[in-house]
Amino acid sequence: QYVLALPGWEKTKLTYRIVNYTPDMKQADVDTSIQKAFEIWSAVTPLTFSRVYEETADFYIVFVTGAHGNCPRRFDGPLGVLGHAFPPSDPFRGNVHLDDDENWTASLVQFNLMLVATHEIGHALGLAHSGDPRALMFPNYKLMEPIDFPLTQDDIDGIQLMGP
Ligand SMILES: O=C1CC=C(NS(=O)(=O)c2ccc(-c3ccccc3)cc2)CC1=O
Ligand SMILES: [Ca+2]
Ligand SMILES: [Zn+2]
Repeated sequence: QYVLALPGWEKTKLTYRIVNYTPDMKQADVDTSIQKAFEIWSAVTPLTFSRVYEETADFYIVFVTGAHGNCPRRFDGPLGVLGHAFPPSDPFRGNVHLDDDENWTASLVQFNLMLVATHEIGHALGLAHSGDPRALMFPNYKLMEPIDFPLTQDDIDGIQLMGP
């Protein structure tokens, strides 16, 4: 299993793979949403994320429903939980699963894929939920303003605290 030694960031060049696509969106919109979600975190850390195809990657973006593969967690149909991700300490580290029973969009119509993906990637980088209702890592989905830069100082402090 790929060692993702993230805390302290001995490894800063990270890779991600989009394993499959949701039928809700154009594939190009999924690619852009995921790319933007990683860019948001690389803007506030020394981390860089590059996309790989058909190879081992640090992060896997997967659209699944209900019980899926050998994942220890399952999804719950439309609404409820929108996604889940595993922290670097977890054997499933790097997995970012999105519930394909949701309606995914690249717009302000819920649920905006980029926003949810940024939140889940925050978890995959090791961030826990925030108590700050304005924070991206807050446990309840809401449309953030500005949508292209949804991080708050709380989120930035959280991820930078994990740095060297
Ligand atoms: O580990 C968990 C368990 C439950 C979760 N609930 S969720 O999937 O409905 C979810 C909630 C809020 C967000 C979110 C919060 C702020 C901005 C964007 C998305 C994303 C997913 C999210 C999550 O990451
Ligand atoms: Ca759901
Ligand atoms: Zn899963």
